[in-house]
Amino acid sequence: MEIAIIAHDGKKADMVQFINKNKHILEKENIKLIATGTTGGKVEAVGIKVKKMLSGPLGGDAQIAARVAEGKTKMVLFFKDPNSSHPHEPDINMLIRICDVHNVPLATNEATAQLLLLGLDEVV
Ligand SMILES: O=C(CO)COP(=O)(O)O
Repeated sequence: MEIAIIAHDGKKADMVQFINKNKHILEKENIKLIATGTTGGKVEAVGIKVKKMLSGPLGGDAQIAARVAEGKTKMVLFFKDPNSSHPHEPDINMLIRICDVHNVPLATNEATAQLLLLGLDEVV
């Protein structure tokens, strides 16, 4: 199962903590991680395998949205920073819409991401 992880700069430290806390789930054999570029670099630094897309502002969110639309990415954990603005806001909104269109679980904050992963741990 392919899961996408994305974190805005203001949430990257929280994302790294989250990844460390959930390493035992994320390292399961049938889970494949993808991430936007800079986020992916941080995930790799923790020692977890991840496929890196482009950085968010360069189209990484759009690439992930395409994978959701194609049925490849089955869950999106998005550590969104609601207190900063982003030049690629249209891409971010597009990703959120595409998840809704395809009924793909999308977390936009850490608490939801945690619940999704715990739910997943029950079934994988
Ligand atoms: O901007 C992002 C998501 O909208 C994240 O991109 P990076 O992981 O490359 O910082």
